[in-house]
Amino acid sequence: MKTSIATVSISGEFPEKLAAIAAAGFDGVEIFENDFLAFDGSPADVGRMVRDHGLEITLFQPFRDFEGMPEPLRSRTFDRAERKFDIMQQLGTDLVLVCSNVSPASLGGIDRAAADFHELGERAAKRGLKVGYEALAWGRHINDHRDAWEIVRRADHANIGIILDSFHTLSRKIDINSIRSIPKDKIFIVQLADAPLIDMDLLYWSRHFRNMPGEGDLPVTEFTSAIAATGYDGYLSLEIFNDQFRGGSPKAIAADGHRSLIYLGDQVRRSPEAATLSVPDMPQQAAVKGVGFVEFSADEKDAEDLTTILKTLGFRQTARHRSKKVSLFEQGEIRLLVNTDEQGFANASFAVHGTTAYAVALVVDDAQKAFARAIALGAAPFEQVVAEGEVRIPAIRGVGGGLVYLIDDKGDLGRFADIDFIPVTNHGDALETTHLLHVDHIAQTVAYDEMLTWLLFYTSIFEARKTPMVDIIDPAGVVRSQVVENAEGSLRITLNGAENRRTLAGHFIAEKFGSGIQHLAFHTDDIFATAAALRANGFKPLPISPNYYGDVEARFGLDPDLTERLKADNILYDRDDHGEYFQLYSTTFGEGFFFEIVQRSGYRGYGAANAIFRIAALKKALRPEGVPRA
Ligand SMILES: O=C(O)c1ccc(O)c(O)c1
Ligand SMILES: [Mg+2]
Repeated sequence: MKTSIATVSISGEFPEKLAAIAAAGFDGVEIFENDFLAFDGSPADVGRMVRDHGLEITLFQPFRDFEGMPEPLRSRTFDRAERKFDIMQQLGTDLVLVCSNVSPASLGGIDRAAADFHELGERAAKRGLKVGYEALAWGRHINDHRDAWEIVRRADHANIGIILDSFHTLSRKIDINSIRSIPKDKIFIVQLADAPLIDMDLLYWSRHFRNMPGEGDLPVTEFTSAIAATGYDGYLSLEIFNDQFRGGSPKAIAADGHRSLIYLGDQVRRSPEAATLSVPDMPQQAAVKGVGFVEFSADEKDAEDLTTILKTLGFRQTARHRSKKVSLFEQGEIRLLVNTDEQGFANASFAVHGTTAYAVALVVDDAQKAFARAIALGAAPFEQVVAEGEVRIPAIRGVGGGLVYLIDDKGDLGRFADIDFIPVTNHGDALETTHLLHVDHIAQTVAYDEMLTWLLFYTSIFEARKTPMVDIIDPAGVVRSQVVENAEGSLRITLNGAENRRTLAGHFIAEKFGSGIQHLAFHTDDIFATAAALRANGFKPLPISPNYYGDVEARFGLDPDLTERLKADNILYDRDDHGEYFQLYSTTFGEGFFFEIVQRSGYRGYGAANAIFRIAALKKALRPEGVPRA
């Protein structure tokens, strides 16, 4: 499998695009005519630049409104084609993409189009060039790859083939089995794009909302498997028209694109019919069994405040690190580390972001395999020196430059806490347990335009799916929320995308100089017992507006006694077809970090309907005068 991407997919000036595409590891690039026209080098210069980056030009595109034209337009399109052939030869590429005609002047008829392509094939052959025909989903006469294939078949010319583009086929829900019978030599190249399912005009959807395979909702893996079933093992080329990507970071978008293709190739390789696809071998997606620990970086002063909160939450310090200033707090299966060491990555993170939960350890089946997969998918490895005799835990860089540690229950990794830590036996100042059992979810706040990056990061490395996006209404704007979770519920990461800095999420990013974990939710089996213990411990819950309770009682037809108990303990309530959900929040710590305690009995969501109430309350608690207006 060779990877390519169209220049139109990436933002920036032409040289910047090429540099980003090469750095991300692509083998080839489709030259979009407009990118080339806007650049003032000659076609030969462009060809040289591309090759200097170690890239191959996979094709030149698009050539529009060619087939089925009546005279005198027909002669003119052939003249136009000859001009494009000149450019292609100077660029140094042998393939041009002809997309199906959208002109009102064009005439229908499979045979007429086939005859035009036959003649174009003759002209291309004279120059050693090839022509690929692609059915646009909105083509005037041809808008289905099955018809495009029939035209190519009847054109019956070695230099004429078909170009399949996942968007055009999948957006119109065309049966992908029709691809399997196309001879692989007649598939000149395959273009790939995903897209979120949105009900809109096909052209508008295609030109503005395409995204990387795996980032949207289309069955791109099945499409690619059908291609692989033909024996095709040529270029898979991304062609992504996306408004957000056009304004994004060229490097980040190119890296996401490359990751999406490697991930796709790996999934396709695992389908039995697609054995021909040559894809680098890597371990399968890592099954996550739970959260091993969450680590905070802090200075001494913040660590003291944080420790106080942890104690009122019922955690007790069970150990301290052998060689670093790190304390381990535990309750149920939950492990929290507070790192105040003046050296190492935690300290560097503190210097930039202040006190944050900068690292998460995920417990997987096999940490070394999970690490190998992450690296194969382009994740950045993290390493720092560990003292003699201490455990080296594999880690990669995650959201906001933080860390994702990978641990399993094998060997030293499974015993790292016993090896690296010394037990603390004196719990004289420990408060009452609050019956917290495990981490329910980890909420990460990112800039809105980073959301797809992190969704792809998690879903490609780990066995997890993404839920549909929901809007969280903040009094100062909308925050988009999407969840990465596995079927067992042992991995739940909510990603909140902030569009402006006046929202609670946006404020957090602005004040912390970047994305990160904004809250941790712990699970209890008995929210009222937890609330009572928290009260006894002097924990400060987030005060919820009394108006909320009248509404929730009416909405769900709650027993007034239950409503009273909820109100007394500032507990929020939600319900779905599968069960009930209780939520209780802390006030904010620092610039907007907080804890949540949930009881979920079958319930599948995250309390999105309650978000507006708790965000309003959190903002009030954050600063008496509210979050400053930016
Ligand atoms: O939107 C378009 O016009 C367009 C052009 C060329 C393509 O390959 C394509 O998929 C779409
Ligand atoms: Mg296309």
